[in-house]
Amino acid sequence: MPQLLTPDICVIGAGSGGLSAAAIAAAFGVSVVLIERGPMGGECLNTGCVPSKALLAAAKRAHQIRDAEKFGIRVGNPGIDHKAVAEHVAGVVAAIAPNDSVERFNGLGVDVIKASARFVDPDIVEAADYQIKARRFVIATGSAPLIPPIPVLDRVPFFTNETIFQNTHRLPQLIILGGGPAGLELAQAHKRLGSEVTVVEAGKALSRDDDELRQYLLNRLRDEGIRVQENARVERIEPFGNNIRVVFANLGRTYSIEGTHLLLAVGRAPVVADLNLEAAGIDYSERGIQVTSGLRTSNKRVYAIGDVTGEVNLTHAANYHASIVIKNALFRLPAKADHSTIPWVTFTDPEVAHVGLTEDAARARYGKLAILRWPYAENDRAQAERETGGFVKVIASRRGKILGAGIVGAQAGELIQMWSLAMQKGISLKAMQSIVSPYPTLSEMNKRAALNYFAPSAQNPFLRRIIALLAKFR
Ligand SMILES: Cc1cc2nc3c(=O)[nH]c(=O)nc-3n(C[C@H](O)[C@H](O)[C@H](O)COP(=O)(O)OP(=O)(O)OC[C@H]3O[C@@H](n4cnc5c(N)ncnc54)[C@H](O)[C@@H]3O)c2cc1C
Ligand SMILES: NC(=O)c1ccc[n+]([C@@H]2O[C@H](COP(=O)([O-])OP(=O)(O)OC[C@H]3O[C@@H](n4cnc5c(N)ncnc54)[C@H](O)[C@@H]3O)[C@@H](O)[C@H]2O)c1
Repeated sequence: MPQLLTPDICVIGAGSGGLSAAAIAAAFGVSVVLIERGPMGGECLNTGCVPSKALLAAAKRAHQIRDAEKFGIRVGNPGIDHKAVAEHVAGVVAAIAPNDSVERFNGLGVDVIKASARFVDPDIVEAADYQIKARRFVIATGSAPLIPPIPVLDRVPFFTNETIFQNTHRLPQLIILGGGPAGLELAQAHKRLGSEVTVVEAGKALSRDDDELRQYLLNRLRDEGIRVQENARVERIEPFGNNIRVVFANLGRTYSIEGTHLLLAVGRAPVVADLNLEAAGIDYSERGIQVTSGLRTSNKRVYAIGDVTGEVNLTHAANYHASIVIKNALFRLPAKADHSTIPWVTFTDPEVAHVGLTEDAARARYGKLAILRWPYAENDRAQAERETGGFVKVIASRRGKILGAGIVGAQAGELIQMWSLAMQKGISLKAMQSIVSPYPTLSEMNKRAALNYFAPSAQNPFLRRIIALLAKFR
């Protein structure tokens, strides 16, 4: 007989979303059962954000060594020990893992069950030898790499994000399918660690991003020697001697490229197959579990958060979802998820960061806009660091309401946060331009971009007459 547990909240999946939901609920003294069938921490910790950023960090060091001469420092070509790089990546994951561990969550008062969960009733989930009848359920089962139905793909070996970080060798010629954030980050990491890299993208690379910023990044990646082929409709992938051949069509012509290795980064599929959602009356599609703006599913007892909803596949979005669900489930507050000011960053070098609307989206919605820019080359710190490529771009209404911001350049992911705060709290351009930023910092660029909105007023003849008049009084 399975043992019956009756917690207030049962969370399925211990990735970014599930861990946040469980930790917040437990902090309020609520009884929580958390069910996880794989490694604690989910994708972000084990096969996503953390290992990819650790690999990029290693690659950046190799690049900086090659690039050091412009600072007057001569060091030759770096030797890359791929096994040691893989150990570094695993070491970073291991250093963070205790935060997400069973022990830590037990310490927070959460009961963790290491097993696969499935609904057997609208309010009962089964996992291992337990039946969990909870007041509320939170599904946070995430997403898995999408494997496209491309002919002959089953005859060639390929990596996905679930396997690439275990690689301990140089991949001489890497072909990456998909030019989204995962494809481009891993393209640059491998290029800098000694691979020849070709990215084959069906449409536009980084298509969610502002066109001007994504073009800037693509030019920089191409300057580094990464080939990025856009608008490539892949027709087949086949073995070619010991190598792999990708055949694709572009503008009516057929091309083929060969490589030693293949990585698939063509998007995500929600993980729902084993949950037996039908038994709980939970509606879903191939995009994900359908939720209301309060993240409730078609079963009122059950919420869904993070990647499995197919809304926004980002760790901080999953964390944000968790906070919304806890407000709803514990405090009965009518909290709604607002995705319009969730920032997103691609951690290439240079980084590309956005919040709010891109220029095209804002133009379609608002018509005339004020576009404010400030280049890194006009920032003293960027000059000192020799990081002069890139720019800040702010998209505002003609009346000065901030509609979006994008930054491409060094530390864009850090710099975007001021704009996120401004948009989330309704802070005006006027307030942004009156911030006193420490000198010399890259953040000064944010202020300078905002100041551009007011620059025409310095030429205003009326203001100039007043200044001239005031100058007469000592
Ligand atoms: C290469 C790569 C890099 C990324 N980099 C970033 C980044 O820099 N920044 C960022 O914000 N996002 C990044 N992401 C996206 C980020 O990893 C995801 O958005 C995030 O992990 C989603 O969290 P989640 O909780 O929804 O799901 P997950 O983290 O996938 O967790 C779901 C968990 O549920 C478990 N599970 C599934 N089914 C069951 C079941 N039936 N029973 C029990 N357990 C189950 C799984 O084992 C898993 O542990 C990256 C993704 C990839 C692929
Ligand atoms: N820095 C970050 O925050 C970060 C980094 C990596 C991944 N992620 C998240 O993880 C998720 C997965 O990332 P991703 O880049 O794999 O997915 P994605 O959906 O963002 O991009 C996939 C790309 O593959 C292309 N594509 C689809 N089918 C193709 C085919 N058959 N041939 C060639 N190209 C094809 C698409 O046009 C798209 O540009 C994303 O939602 C992303 O937000 C975030």
